[in-house]
Amino acid sequence: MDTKAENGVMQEHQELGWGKSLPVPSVQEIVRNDSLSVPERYIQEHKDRPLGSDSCPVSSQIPIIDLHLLACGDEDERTKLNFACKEWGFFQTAVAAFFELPLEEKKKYSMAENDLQGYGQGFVVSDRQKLDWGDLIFILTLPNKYKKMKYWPVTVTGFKEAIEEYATEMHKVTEEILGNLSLLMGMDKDGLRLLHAEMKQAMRLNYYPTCSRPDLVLGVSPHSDASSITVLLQDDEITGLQIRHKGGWVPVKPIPNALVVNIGDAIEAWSNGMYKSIEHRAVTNEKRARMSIATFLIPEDDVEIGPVDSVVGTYHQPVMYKKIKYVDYLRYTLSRKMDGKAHTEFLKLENE
Ligand SMILES: O=C(O)CCC(=O)C(=O)O
Ligand SMILES: [Fe+2]
Repeated sequence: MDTKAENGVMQEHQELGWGKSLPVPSVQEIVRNDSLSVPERYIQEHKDRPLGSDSCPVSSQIPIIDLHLLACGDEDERTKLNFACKEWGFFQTAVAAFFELPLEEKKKYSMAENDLQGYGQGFVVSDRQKLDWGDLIFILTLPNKYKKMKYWPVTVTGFKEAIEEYATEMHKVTEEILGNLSLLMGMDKDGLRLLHAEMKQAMRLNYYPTCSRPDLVLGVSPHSDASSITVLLQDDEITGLQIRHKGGWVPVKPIPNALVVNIGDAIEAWSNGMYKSIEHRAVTNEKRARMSIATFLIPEDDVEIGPVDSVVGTYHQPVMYKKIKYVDYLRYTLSRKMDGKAHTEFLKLENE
């Protein structure tokens, strides 16, 4: 536990108690020392390699939603949002110096044992699992009392200010989307916001170095996000993200100044599966390193996630998901290696 002065208030910081990830080498350093070889632990099993027959180039069909129209209450745009969330679970809308620091400097922000915040890698739970070709820094960004400034690279000029400003803007974006999804789920506009109780916001800043064999490795293994919704800001010029759609992998070609928004597991549970969290992964390339910033909206630990009455009642569906405490789900998810959507089975009622 450490004590920090944040906004003039002394606060006690407790470990989140969500879990931990084992320390593994920085991928950036591996590439810097030897840019041609790919260590065995990063080489994916044949079936998991990225250049399989299940890749399909149809990202131009991914719906684009205009947030401004949503905010103006435009019904047609909300209908588009409904389609986007049901058919794709993803849509795109209109927004790096830390990783350039020497390794020794970056290591000052390394994840502590038993913590998931900081510089390192996520979801490393065993010494034998395959590793992702990427480094990251994970931090809680809202509300202020959860920020652990020891993990924020304050030596990078402007980092704190930029992240804080971005966090505030992302908060507005996610609230607007939640409001519209609440209406679509038959609730009042603040329905989903209230279901979150105290909302947390976290960011995962991903850095994927170049790889001499992008056909063998994955930047991020297939997973769905345990958040309620995620907003991804990605490099305008490099396609790395791929989403699962109808059994194939669809690359999400960046649209300049657009954000990618995806439904997370909590909304899948609240909507009784009407909106599914979508499996996604990131691939690497030989030519240029890629960065992305994923902003996760996270419900309070103690809230229950499970189908809301308005969805079950309106659409007369059988209840498919159980009611469980969000933190139990999060701990379960974070204690496993990412494996597509396998972790979401934990949300479902057994006899489907
Ligand atoms: O970098 C990407 O495109 C995906 C990142 C991601 O899925 C995540 O951080 O959860
Ligand atoms: Fe993700």
